[in-house]
Amino acid sequence: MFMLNEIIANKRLEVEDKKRLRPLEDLQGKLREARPVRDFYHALNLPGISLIAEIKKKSPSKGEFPVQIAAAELAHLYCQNGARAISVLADEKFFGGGAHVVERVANDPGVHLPVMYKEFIIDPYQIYEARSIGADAVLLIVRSIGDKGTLAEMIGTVHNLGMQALVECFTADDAAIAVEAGARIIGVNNRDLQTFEVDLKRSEEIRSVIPEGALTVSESGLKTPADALEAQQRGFDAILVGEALLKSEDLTKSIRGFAGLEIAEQQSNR
Ligand SMILES: O=C(O)c1ccccc1NCC(=O)[C@H](O)[C@H](O)COP(=O)(O)O
Repeated sequence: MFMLNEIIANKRLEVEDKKRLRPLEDLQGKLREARPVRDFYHALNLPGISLIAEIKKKSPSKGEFPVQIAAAELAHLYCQNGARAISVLADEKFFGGGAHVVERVANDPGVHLPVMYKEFIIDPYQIYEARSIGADAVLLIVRSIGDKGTLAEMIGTVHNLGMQALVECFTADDAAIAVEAGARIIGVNNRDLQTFEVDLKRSEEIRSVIPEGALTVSESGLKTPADALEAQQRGFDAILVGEALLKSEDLTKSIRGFAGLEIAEQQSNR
């Protein structure tokens, strides 16, 4: 997990800087002013496959994305074309995002969907930051957090603030830790973060150890609406898609395709 280790080492430095500039007590004082929480769990827990559409400028595996649209405008397109939630990268160095980008999208009057603060969370400070800027959900990566007790505490903090956590796993062992720590929404990352290889089938094995009752998300490397359909057939409730949307030549069609709207239209025209 070389890449993940590098990202986490950098994140530790960034969080220490943030704490110096703005102590936790300051953030906590701002929580009452944050916009009300939109329900991420209920947004995903609907019939059909739920699309969590991602906003990022670049990624370690794919470099810069060609999309020229500003984050808020992209979010509007996601809202208007069938996505059920939006994931916004808060990491600046590796993904070209930032807390200010999450804040802009989450507080935009044209955005009605729940917004996830997609960050490499290693410290509860980041969870308070997410809520103070208006986010509705956060990503917690089992590997980045380390032990089950700390993960359970972080999930507790997220829930106490009214938000939801998408808890990300790479292996069946990670998934067992997530379940025991009280995760309600569990994501399986299809991308190996050492080799960047994607294997959509791997997620099927991991899916099978997650009990009914938790919502499941297939993350990374989905290329076409057919992959979305396959994820649904494997028992996933939702998909997290970035690259395939951000590289698409017809963004509207692509969002609608992953959201399952194109199939629904074809069926109703028969
Ligand atoms: O995407 C990467 O290169 C990456 C590298 C190291 C850590 C995390 C990484 N991706 C984070 C993600 O979770 C993806 O942004 C997300 O699942 C969407 O994936 P995709 O549809 O393949 O852009």
